[in-house]
Amino acid sequence: MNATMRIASFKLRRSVLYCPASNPKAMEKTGSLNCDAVIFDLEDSVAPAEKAAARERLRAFLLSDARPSCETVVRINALSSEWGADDLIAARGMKPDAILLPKVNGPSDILSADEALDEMDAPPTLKLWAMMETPQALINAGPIAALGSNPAARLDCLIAGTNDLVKELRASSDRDVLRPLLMQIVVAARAAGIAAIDGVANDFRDMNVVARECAEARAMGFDGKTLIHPAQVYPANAIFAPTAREVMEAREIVDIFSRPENADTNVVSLNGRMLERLHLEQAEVLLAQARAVEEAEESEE
Ligand SMILES: CC(C)(COP(=O)(O)OP(=O)(O)OC[C@H]1O[C@@H](n2cnc3c(N)ncnc32)[C@H](O)[C@@H]1OP(=O)(O)O)[C@@H](O)C(=O)NCCC(=O)NCCSC(=O)C[C@H](O)C(=O)O
Ligand SMILES: [Mg+2]
Repeated sequence: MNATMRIASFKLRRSVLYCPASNPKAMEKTGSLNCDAVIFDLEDSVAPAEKAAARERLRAFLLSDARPSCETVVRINALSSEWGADDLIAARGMKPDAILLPKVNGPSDILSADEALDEMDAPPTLKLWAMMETPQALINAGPIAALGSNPAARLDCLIAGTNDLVKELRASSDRDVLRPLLMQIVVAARAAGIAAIDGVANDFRDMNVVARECAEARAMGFDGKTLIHPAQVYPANAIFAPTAREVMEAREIVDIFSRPENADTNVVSLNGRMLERLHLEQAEVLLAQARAVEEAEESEE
């Protein structure tokens, strides 16, 4: 996907907050938060005995005026579980922007959900997101992400599930250990032109942890971070937004390439730095992000 297409389909996903569908108070709270997306969870944050009630509560909530205005995602239970098929039918009726599939192992998990949604006459605008949280998903990251490479496809976003990955791999949750796996998710998502969101910071009272992980995730190429607590929204929004300096530099790059004398030039020099047209594309993407942040901030006022 080229830069122009990326700009056209660009969506802000700096802060993607999980909210358990078993917690009515937290669900109500999502309407007042400035996160870019909320994932209402029917999976791991909901105990088995509460699954059916949580599904009904979520349906009523998302069809009410209390529904948040940001991008809204429903995480269902795995289709192979006893709740998955009912969750998918119910989620389609909740009119979310996307349905998040947990414990994806390979392309067939996405294709099954896609076919089931087609059979339910779900609109093509109803997207699928995939949790990347099993060793098989990491092995199959390229083929999974490739299902989203056509912009009309349902698959739109990969989410790192670092808690499950650590469990499955019997690894340490140290970011040094996770980094190569996280990069694998970014590489797969970027190869297909879809979004990639980092996993959660479990230490939700320590803002230094979430800020450090957001900075690292942004440097790796992630679009944003999944969050578990409202207090994590502000640092994620701030850190995944382009800085004033980055915006200024991007404007300088756009400006230098727009000069008549550079119309047929592929390489220019600016402040002692070589710039190619690929830097112009990067600058245009960054300016699109900055505009999206500005618009989001205006709508918060
Ligand atoms: C972690 C929590 C259990 C902490 O809850 P609590 O002790 O109640 O927090 P606070 O008292 O500080 O809450 C302050 C107010 O904020 C609301 N709140 C809290 N969390 C959320 C939320 N996630 N969304 C919306 N609102 C929230 C409280 O209701 C308070 O409201 P008020 O009193 O009106 O001011 C809790 O934060 C929580 O449950 N977090 C989400 C947990 C979750 O969803 N886990 C599953 C997703 S993570 C995952 O599965 C990762 C992945 O799959 C992997 O494998 O890695
Ligand atoms: Mg998980």
